[in-house]
Amino acid sequence: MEKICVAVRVRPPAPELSPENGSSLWKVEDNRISLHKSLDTPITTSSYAFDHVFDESSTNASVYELLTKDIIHAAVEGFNGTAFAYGQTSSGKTFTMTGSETDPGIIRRSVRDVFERIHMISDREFLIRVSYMEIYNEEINDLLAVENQRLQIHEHLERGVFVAGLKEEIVSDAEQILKLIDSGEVNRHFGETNMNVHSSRSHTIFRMVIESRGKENSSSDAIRVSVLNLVDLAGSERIAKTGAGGVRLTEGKYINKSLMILGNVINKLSDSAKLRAHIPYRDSKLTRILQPALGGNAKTCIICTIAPEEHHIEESKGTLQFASRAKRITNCAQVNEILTDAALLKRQKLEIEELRMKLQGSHAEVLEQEILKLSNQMLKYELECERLKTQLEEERRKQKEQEQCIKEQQMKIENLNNLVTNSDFKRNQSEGRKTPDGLCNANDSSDVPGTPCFKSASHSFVVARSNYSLSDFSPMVYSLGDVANEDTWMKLNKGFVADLDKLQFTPAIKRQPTPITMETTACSRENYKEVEDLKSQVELLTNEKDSLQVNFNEQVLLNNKVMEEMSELKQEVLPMKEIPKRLSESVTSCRDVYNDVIVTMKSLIPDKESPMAKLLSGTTEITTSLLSTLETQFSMIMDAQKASSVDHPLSDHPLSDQWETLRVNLKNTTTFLLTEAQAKDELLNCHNKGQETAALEEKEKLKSELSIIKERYNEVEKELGLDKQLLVASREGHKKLLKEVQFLKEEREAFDVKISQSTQRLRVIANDKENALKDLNVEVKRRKEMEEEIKQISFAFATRHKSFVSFHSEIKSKMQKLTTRNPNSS
Ligand SMILES: Nc1ncnc2c1ncn2[C@@H]1O[C@H](COP(=O)(O)OP(=O)(O)OP(=O)(O)O)[C@@H](O)[C@H]1O
Repeated sequence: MEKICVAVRVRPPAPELSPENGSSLWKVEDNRISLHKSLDTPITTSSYAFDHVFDESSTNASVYELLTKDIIHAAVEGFNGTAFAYGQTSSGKTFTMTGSETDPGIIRRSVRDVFERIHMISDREFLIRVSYMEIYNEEINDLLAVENQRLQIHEHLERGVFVAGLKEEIVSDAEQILKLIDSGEVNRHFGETNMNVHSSRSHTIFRMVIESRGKENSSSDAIRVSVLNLVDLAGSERIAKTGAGGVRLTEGKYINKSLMILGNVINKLSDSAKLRAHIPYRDSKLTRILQPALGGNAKTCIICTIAPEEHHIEESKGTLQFASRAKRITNCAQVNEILTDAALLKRQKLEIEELRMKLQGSHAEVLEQEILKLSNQMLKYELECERLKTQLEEERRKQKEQEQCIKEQQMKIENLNNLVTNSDFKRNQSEGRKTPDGLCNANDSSDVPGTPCFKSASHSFVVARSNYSLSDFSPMVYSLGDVANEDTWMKLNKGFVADLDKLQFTPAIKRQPTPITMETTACSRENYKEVEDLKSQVELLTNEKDSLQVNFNEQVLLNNKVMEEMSELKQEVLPMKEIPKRLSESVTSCRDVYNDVIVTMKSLIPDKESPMAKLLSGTTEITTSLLSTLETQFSMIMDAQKASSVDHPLSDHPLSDQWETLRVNLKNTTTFLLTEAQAKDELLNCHNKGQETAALEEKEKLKSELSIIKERYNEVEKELGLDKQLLVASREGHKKLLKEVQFLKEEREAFDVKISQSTQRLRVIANDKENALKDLNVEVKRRKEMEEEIKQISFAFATRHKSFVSFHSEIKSKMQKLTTRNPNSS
């Protein structure tokens, strides 16, 4: 998708107009044109920007170079192209498109350029066809063949919109075309109006159809066909201005109407795609022919011409608005190719080759990795498959075993049936060898061969049956194992052997298959127990996990609390850190005061060699050094605080001692000075009575100075005392804080350890739980299988029991019969 290229060209002022009126109000700066008032101030609402703006001094050569050249070159490459000039009458459209002898217009320059371009392309051969038509009063006339008038527009699936019957001349060079154009120009409708002595009264379309195909291996290459339209529109005009009447008026109406439709098409196309409804291409012949150039498959440029004169301002503004809208239109140009089958095949082959190259190139590594990943996955699936196969085999084997077991059971049942069937025969045969209870004697070696009887059963199975009474009790299903294969029974019941003696006391479940419960088999009981164990284990683990989770949450909360407390403490510590600074400031001010005091004191002692003066200077030295030490200490503390967030241990500094020494020194000095002053006073009183007045004055002065010093000293002392207290308090607070911080740190570390332990335990528990669940699942599955097996066996036993019971009742009835028949035998 590409936007239509739009340019504006300002015609030079007409020479016949007065210079005043002819001076241009349109100012061109780069690609912007704006309307200026006479005083050279731009009118902001009338400023427009386009792809190119050509001022009055521009030439057709520059217009062609900047605006049209690319489109012409693209047309040679196979793209459709259109260039047209739009503007009011006399604004310079024809001048731009056709040009003059000295400055040929776009059409002539295009023709020459096309051939120059063709000559540069050596691997293709070209066929150029040209046609020249005009739309005059909404009728299409052939300018190359006068007889071709009122031509019709048709639409074809492959050719698109075309003018039927339009003469197309095949040309071989530029000169030939230029001659044809000249001959066409003669047939064109021009007319004289008030505005233009040589006014175009029709829209003209010069068309070049450029066909090309590759020279080598031409059979397999596509044919390119492009259409190049170079259009010189008739200019819009105001009837009042042109002074048209009659034919000119009619022409003007048609011109205006078709230009209005062109404007509508441009308006619609410039709307956003969403708002775009129907584009009225069919409303005029001009828009129909230009359809591919407006929002279709073509590269298009429009040159809008304006007249610079003041009385054309309105028309010029209209033209610029048209140009602005046209700027928003997008086309979708593509190379037009006609592909033969061979060309298609060749192209596809090339595409495949290209894809293969791409595959081998940049994507190779990625693909290799992908393949590796896939083969790994495949391997994994294969292994999984193998595992499943083995599992399946195992299952099958188990199933076979069970089937075998069932078969054996069935055989036993069959044997039992046979036993029942043969019992009569056996009884008849061995009537003389009956046991007292009427049953066959298992130890009798003269037993009829082939009769299963109980002979085959082992002693452990067939136990004392003398008290067995079938009429009252029915044996439990699992107790019927006495007649089954011993091994199978052992296997199925995990070693459980029934004692038939106890069968008598089993509650009767007459002729009903025993329902399967967990208690029916020892095996099931074991499984059940196991499952229950696992369940309780899981429950326990879950409880433990929950309690740990609660613990963990509590610890996290506690930890957060501790962190908060720590940050609060840190906040509290902040103002304490200010104390050394404040103390340092106090020391500085003390030193200042002290210096003042000393200066005053020194002034009171005239004799510099007196012991008092010496004492004073000694004390001063000591005090000054103490004060400087204090200052140094404080600044050190402050530096340490800055360097580290950990509080500097104030307690390590012997500050308080120094404070004390300083205080004592100051006090001594002051007391000494006061005593001296008093002594001096007394001396003055005794020896200088003559100079009483002057001395009194001096004395008063000194006294007041002394009292000031005293006051200041007291203040300093107070301040020092306060500072000392503050220092002690801060030291204690600091110690406390340090302890608390340490404690919190330890607590936090302990919490951290606990948390990590809990997390680990949680992890272990989660694993245990997962494993337990897995075991549980396996167990549940196993249990289900067992239940299924038991069901089958129970069913078999129930059937056998049924037949066994009927067998017994049969025997019993037969025995009764026998007893009745032969009462003496019992
Ligand atoms: N850029 C230019 N340089 C010199 N002269 C120009 C220029 N543009 C136009 N003219 C002159 O202005 C006059 C009107 O120009 P032209 O005929 O090209 O206008 P038009 O827009 O085609 O008018 P119409 O629509 O009436 O055909 C002509 O005499 C032409 O030579």
